[in-house]
Amino acid sequence: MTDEVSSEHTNGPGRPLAGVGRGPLAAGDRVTLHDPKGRRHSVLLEAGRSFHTAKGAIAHDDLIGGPEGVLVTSTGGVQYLALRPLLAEFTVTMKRGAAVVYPKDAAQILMAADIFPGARVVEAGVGSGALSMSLLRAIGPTGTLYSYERRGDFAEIAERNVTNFFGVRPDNWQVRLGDLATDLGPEPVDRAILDMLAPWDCVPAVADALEPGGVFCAYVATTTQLGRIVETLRAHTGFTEPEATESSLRPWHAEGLAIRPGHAATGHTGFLVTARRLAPGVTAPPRKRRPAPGAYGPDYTGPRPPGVGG
Ligand SMILES: C[S@@+](CC[C@H](N)C(=O)[O-])C[C@H]1O[C@@H](n2cnc3c(N)ncnc32)[C@H](O)[C@@H]1O
Repeated sequence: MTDEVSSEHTNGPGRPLAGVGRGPLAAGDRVTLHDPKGRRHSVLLEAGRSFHTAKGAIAHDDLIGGPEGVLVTSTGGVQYLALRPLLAEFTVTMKRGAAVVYPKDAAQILMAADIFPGARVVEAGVGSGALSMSLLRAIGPTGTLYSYERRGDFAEIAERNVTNFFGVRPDNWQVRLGDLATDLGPEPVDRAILDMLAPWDCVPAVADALEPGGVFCAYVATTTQLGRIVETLRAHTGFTEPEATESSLRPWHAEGLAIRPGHAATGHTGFLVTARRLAPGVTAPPRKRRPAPGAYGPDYTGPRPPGVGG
């Protein structure tokens, strides 16, 4: 029998994908076969089936019952390294509806928004479910994730991806169709993560849901979005002074004396804006504004570079 060759992780009915498996490989586990040229093939293991390539076939039974990290040889004599996919690998190869949060930013979000086991977290939009997977892992079985999405087709893709990754649909994950700005439920939350075009529209609703001390975190792609969400949080006055960051990841090549930055540059992905919710009735203290160099407003009395009039 033939198994389909695909970089997309799909899952047939009754064939759960154990994306977080450990121990010997079993039927129902997803493995990635890495060929000598660095190409990756995603295979769902099933007893009696084979994976076919132009370089011959690999019987799933050669992998089932054995450890990960082994080399299997196709009937055409090509060796493949078999490993279960990591979450980072899964999220960048799974089927997408909307653009996903990349692993480097997902990792940053978990720390910046202080996602902890047992946390009640709201996110929007759910998109393809990439960030949902990281959040679900971090909150663990005692936390709750409320994921809002305006588009039914994207919510369905996210449902499928998350279920494929975990092997079951997490029962502490609530996907809600609707607009976060108007449809946010009554449950109080500890953390709110917004990945959408216009997060500023949702600030009043999220402020109502966030517990005092809770963390607001927006992931935005452009500087204009960054400016607008920061100003909206300030104008609300129920949050601490927003902090904005960007993170970049630089792979390195290390071989012999050739130890240098890798050629595969990672371009810009997005900015994170975080702020803490203040207690009811408390407003953010006025900021002592020190205009950045170049920002000489009418009330600026500080030093000026030569040639800049006042
Ligand atoms: C960039 S995608 C999110 C990707 C997702 N974080 C992931 O990692 O797969 C943005 C999503 O937000 C949804 N969206 C935009 N505004 C929204 C709102 N106000 N309420 C709910 N969903 C919204 C869009 O339909 C889109 O699917």
